[in-house]
Amino acid sequence: MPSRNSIDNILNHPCLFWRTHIMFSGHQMRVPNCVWATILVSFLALPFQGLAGDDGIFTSNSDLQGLLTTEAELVKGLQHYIQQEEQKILKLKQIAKSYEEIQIHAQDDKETYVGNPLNSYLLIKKMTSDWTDVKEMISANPGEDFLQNITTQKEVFKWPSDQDLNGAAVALVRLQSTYKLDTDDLAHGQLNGKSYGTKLSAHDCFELGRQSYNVGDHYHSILWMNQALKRLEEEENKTVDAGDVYEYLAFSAYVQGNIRRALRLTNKLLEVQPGHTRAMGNKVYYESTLQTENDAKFKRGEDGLGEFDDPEGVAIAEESDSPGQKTPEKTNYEKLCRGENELTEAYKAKLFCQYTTGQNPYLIYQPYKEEVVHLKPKIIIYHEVLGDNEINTIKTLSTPRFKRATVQNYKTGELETANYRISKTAWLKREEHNDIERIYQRVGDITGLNMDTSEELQVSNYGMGGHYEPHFDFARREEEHAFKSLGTGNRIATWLFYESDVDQGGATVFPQLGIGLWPKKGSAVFWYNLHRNGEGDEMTRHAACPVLAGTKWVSNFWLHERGQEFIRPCTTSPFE
Ligand SMILES: O=C(O)CCC(=O)C(=O)O
Ligand SMILES: [Fe+2]
Repeated sequence: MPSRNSIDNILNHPCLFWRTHIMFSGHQMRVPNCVWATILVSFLALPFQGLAGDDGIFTSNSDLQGLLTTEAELVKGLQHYIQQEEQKILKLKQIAKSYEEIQIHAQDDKETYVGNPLNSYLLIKKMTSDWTDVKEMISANPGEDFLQNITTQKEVFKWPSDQDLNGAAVALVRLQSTYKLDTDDLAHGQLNGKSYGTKLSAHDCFELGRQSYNVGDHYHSILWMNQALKRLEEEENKTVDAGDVYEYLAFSAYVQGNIRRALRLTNKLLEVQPGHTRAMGNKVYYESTLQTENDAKFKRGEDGLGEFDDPEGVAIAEESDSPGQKTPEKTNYEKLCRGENELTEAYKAKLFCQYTTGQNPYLIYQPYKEEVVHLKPKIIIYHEVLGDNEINTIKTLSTPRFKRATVQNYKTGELETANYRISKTAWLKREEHNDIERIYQRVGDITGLNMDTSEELQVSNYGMGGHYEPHFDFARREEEHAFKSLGTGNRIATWLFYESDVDQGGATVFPQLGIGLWPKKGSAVFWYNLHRNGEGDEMTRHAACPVLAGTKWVSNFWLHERGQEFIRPCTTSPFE
């Protein structure tokens, strides 16, 4: 799957020409993309307003950054603990030496040695008062203090749980499955041919296999356990016991119904760990099961070796051992996530790019770049509609630091906790307030829609594997009370800002339409969720693909029906 950046996006775009729209002459003219900038600069003598400028688990990139802070504390603590232990050992060595010296001096003539009253005194002192000190030193346990400290820190700093580890492993395996990543490549730090430097040890692979096994995903469990064996061959300092790997592989083979293979893998386990009690028990069980099977076959006059013959004895991953069948929608979603676009060349030829002055004549001086990526329903990308400063403001207002701060709502005077929804009415710094105001204004100018009934700006930060399964943004008939409390009707339209480029993955895809859109920092996607008759448009079903590498920031404006009656008048036709 290709990673997209702005240049790629332009070069690969099906529309080679940007269409200028009623800007100068009242008719549309087609100009090549590169010429377009020149026209603006030289004729308008105004620079184009390109603007100045992620389940209780660690799925958001900022959560994961919090973990790095915890790890830094852990490193400091560990170093302090090691220093204390080293000092202790040093002191004990000195003491042992002083005891040894007595032995050396007394060696030649014990009688003379103890005849010296000072020596006798020191000998007794060494074994009483001094020994008490030594005993204390030995039983002092800086390790316990260190661990106690860590326990206290867990309350202050973020600390992942076993559940988080499972979540992270499942997320990694989901990425592998969605993007069809090769296990060998992944273990060598390669994501879609791009090297990220981080390599997995045999134990890292084993843990992925173990976590997959625990969620019943034998396909990935076998892939990763086999990978662990491969890594083990290359490792000088073995990070995992081969026997442990064989044990999991044998279990998976048993679950696959292949007892012969389970037996062979158990034998391999017994080769490296001959006294393994559980393996010895399983071996007896597998052998007797096979014997019974063979006896039955013999009685029926069949050959002893049947479909489960497994001369190689290696564990083979079979995709059918992945839990849960993929729905056609899921299969299509994953395909689009990988960039396997479904649009025909004929359809692509109908798509176009144009400048738009939106619904505000003022925008004649600063038209926006509009790219139509689907015709019905119309899905539009607006390029360069958010500046870096504005993006920084949005991110600042939605980070955990800000979330914890209490802010005052100037309308109600109440103190409230700011969360990932940025309220226009919250107490913000003047510049922040201006930025947010301007953003609302701009979306209103471009779409012509009344922003007063928009929900607050919803900010999402997707981390590793962060995704959003296929969904509609509008409330369906059966959930008609969904937006009742807002009193503003259903979500008529969605405006989705991209506030970061994503290194790999993280596309917004529309499985019904067969299109995938790659986040580009500063651009936005817009579409109507409802037909003009108020019915939800089922074709707008969409999803956010898992982030494969990097981080993804997006913000939504969900615009509601009330207040748009004259802007987007209703019709009774179900087709508009
Ligand atoms: O992140 C995306 O690409 C889509 C997000 C989305 O669909 C939503 O927040 O409703
Ligand atoms: Fe959505």
